[in-house]
Amino acid sequence: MTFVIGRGADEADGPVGHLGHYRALDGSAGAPLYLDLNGPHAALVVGKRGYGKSYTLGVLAEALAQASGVAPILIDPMGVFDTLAASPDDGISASVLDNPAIDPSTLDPRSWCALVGLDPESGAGGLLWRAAQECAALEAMRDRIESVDAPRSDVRAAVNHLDLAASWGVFESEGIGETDLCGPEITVIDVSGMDGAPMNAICRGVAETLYRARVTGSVDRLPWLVVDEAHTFFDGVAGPALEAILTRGRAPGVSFVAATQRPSSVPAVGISQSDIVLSHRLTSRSDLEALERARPTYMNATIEERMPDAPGDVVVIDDATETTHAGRVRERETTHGGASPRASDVFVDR
Ligand SMILES: Nc1ncnc2c1ncn2[C@@H]1O[C@H](COP(=O)(O)OP(=O)(O)OP(=O)(O)O)[C@@H](O)[C@H]1O
Repeated sequence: MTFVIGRGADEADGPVGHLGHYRALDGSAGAPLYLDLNGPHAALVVGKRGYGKSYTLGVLAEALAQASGVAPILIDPMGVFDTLAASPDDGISASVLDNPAIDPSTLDPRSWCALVGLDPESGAGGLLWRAAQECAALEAMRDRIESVDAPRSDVRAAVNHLDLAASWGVFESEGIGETDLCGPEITVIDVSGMDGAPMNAICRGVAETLYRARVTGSVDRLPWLVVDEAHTFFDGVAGPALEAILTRGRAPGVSFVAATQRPSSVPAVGISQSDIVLSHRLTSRSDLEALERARPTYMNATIEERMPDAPGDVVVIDDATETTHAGRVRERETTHGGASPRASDVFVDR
């Protein structure tokens, strides 16, 4: 029997992803390291810059694209995952959404208020709440707010906030829907170049769409939402939607993978609810402490003592089997798009 990370001994067989191999004490390669892709999981991938987080997310995305029954969606704030779409011949298929937009009706009234920073209890917030409840398009929401018999200052404030959201250019009635997201190929949502607020609006819309699609049973595949630079989203308006998937995603079958170089910026629930942690090298005291606080009792050494040294090496903490492992992530099948540029690659006279 092959040992699979994230799969308890009494759980059924099903799709797995090839992540790499175990690493022996002398650094030599051991048995292959597989990850369970059959059941829903919450995974956290951490590590300081340059030690392989994005590379590992790419490996995971490749594995998901090759597994049956899952729908991989990757939110890409650095624009480094479009290379996943460059290898159509090896069974890895990906589509890249370069100018993503979401349907305004994807966001519930509470999300609309949070998005533009209006308290739902305030006059302006209440107007926006009702408009979001009753209308599906931005123009209709605007008209609705303006037609209400309310203090002009509240109407003006609500319209101004809505206009601000419209100026981000990320709301369209034909925006990303569940059928765009829940195919077998990797959907890379490239939000690089966007400001924090629109980037967060997209992430919140995608997270809510996936969660709702599974709760209502309108999609069969099990979505895996993979978010790079996750601290950017946990800190923003996408945070509550991501935390909802972390705490309530298991029952409807929505998996979540968060990658960050700053585990200290991930809310405690982001660490405690993750049943799989892949840690590349970390050296900052606050980041080590954040992981250490959630260290499970079955881990008999500190995380710092287990910390790997080389890019691509990881320590794996697996709650399903209550085990920890030293591993090395395999090489990518598609090109890695996140390598740092080097001055020596520039062909100039001097
Ligand atoms: N599993 C691996 N196998 C081979 N090389 C790897 C592996 N993981 C990382 N590397 C090498 O390390 C480099 C840095 O990895 P990566 O770009 O993923 O870093 P990162 O931790 O995401 O950094 P950043 O925070 O800057 O995005 C890669 O360009 C690659 O050359």
